[in-house]
Amino acid sequence: METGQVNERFHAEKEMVMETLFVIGAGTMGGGIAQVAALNGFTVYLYDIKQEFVDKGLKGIVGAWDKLVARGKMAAEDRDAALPRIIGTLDMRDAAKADVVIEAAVEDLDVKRSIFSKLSGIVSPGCILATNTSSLSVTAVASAVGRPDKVVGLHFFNPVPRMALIEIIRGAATSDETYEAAKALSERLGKTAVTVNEYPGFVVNRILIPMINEAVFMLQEGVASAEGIDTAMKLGANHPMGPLALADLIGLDVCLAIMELLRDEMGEGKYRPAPLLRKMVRAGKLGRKSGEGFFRY
Ligand SMILES: CC(=O)CC(=O)SCCNC(=O)CCNC(=O)[C@H](O)C(C)(C)COP(=O)(O)OP(=O)(O)OC[C@H]1O[C@@H](n2cnc3c(N)ncnc32)[C@H](O)[C@@H]1OP(=O)(O)O
Ligand SMILES: NC(=O)C1=CN([C@@H]2O[C@H](COP(=O)(O)OP(=O)(O)OC[C@H]3O[C@@H](n4cnc5c(N)ncnc54)[C@H](O)[C@@H]3O)[C@@H](O)[C@H]2O)C=CC1
Repeated sequence: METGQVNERFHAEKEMVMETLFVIGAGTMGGGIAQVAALNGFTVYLYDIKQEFVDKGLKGIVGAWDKLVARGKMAAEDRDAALPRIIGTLDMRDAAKADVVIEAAVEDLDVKRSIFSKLSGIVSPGCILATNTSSLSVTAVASAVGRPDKVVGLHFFNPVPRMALIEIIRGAATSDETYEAAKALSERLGKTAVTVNEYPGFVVNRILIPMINEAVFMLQEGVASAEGIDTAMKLGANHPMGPLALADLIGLDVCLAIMELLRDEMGEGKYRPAPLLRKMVRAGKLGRKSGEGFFRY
């Protein structure tokens, strides 16, 4: 065998095999990530803590695909081929079968660290551990596992099937191999990856969420109505959605968590969450996922 062939084979063998994903959290983002992964040929375990949450996530995927097929935006055979690749589960031990775990549970560092600590004792030695956190320190999440070199931030955008970006965030211990695997996975999922150094809010959320927070302050101050603020930004800045409708799509609880992280980690009052945002979250008005936020759904 020629040297070149040997190198090629070695390189091919070095390329990490990625066929099975384990997605933690069957909510807004976990459901979207599972959709994109299954459509790109991956087997996807979709895990949550209650059967009703798993069922809701699976139902959301079928509903989104049925709508797209009805609109002629997806071939029925693509839907029918992808659906069996998504397996709902309540058993975290299924993560032992995964090449990559993508965590998309609640934006709470303690919850994420506890999940990663449990995963540590389950996953195979080569498994990549990715967190879809909006803003939390990947280094802090990674410090919960024995192999922090395998942990990376893989930050998708909402709605996942429609947004091209993935922010790849390296924690202090993320290895080059893990980073390269994250990049290869992003490409396999048809996304464009931007590499971000770990800093509060990364890139998009450091800019976008304070803008949304400012819109909430304006609503609170009576500058304009919710419809007025959103119409102004759609027509005046050509945004595809107004900031308050976008907050409803993201989840007001997620927006608040990001603002609190920015305030605490940047240490500047300019990131303080609007009191109205906190009041809405306390009232359970979380946006689309609760049926009501700044608008009703
Ligand atoms: C918080 C974080 O950590 C990071 C983040 O994600 S920040 C948020 C980033 N995302 C954005 O900024 C999204 C901005 N909005 C858009 O790009 C567009 O409005 C959109 C892609 C969501 C929809 O595009 P569109 O072609 O104009 O609309 P259309 O395809 O007709 O869909 C319209 C509806 O479906 C929703 N939608 C579209 N595709 C969807 C999908 N695949 N899954 C779920 N909802 C979807 C839209 O929100 C909208 O809802 P309503 O019909 O109830 O109004
Ligand atoms: N909503 C958005 O626009 C975006 C959110 N994110 C991030 O993705 C993560 C998930 O956000 P969403 O999907 O919006 O939240 P969500 O509230 O829609 O879903 C979170 C899911 O996590 C589950 N969960 C809670 N505790 C858990 C645990 N211990 N183990 C496993 N699952 C658990 C919940 O049951 C729920 O189904 C958060 O870290 C968020 O910051 C990232 C990009 C965009």
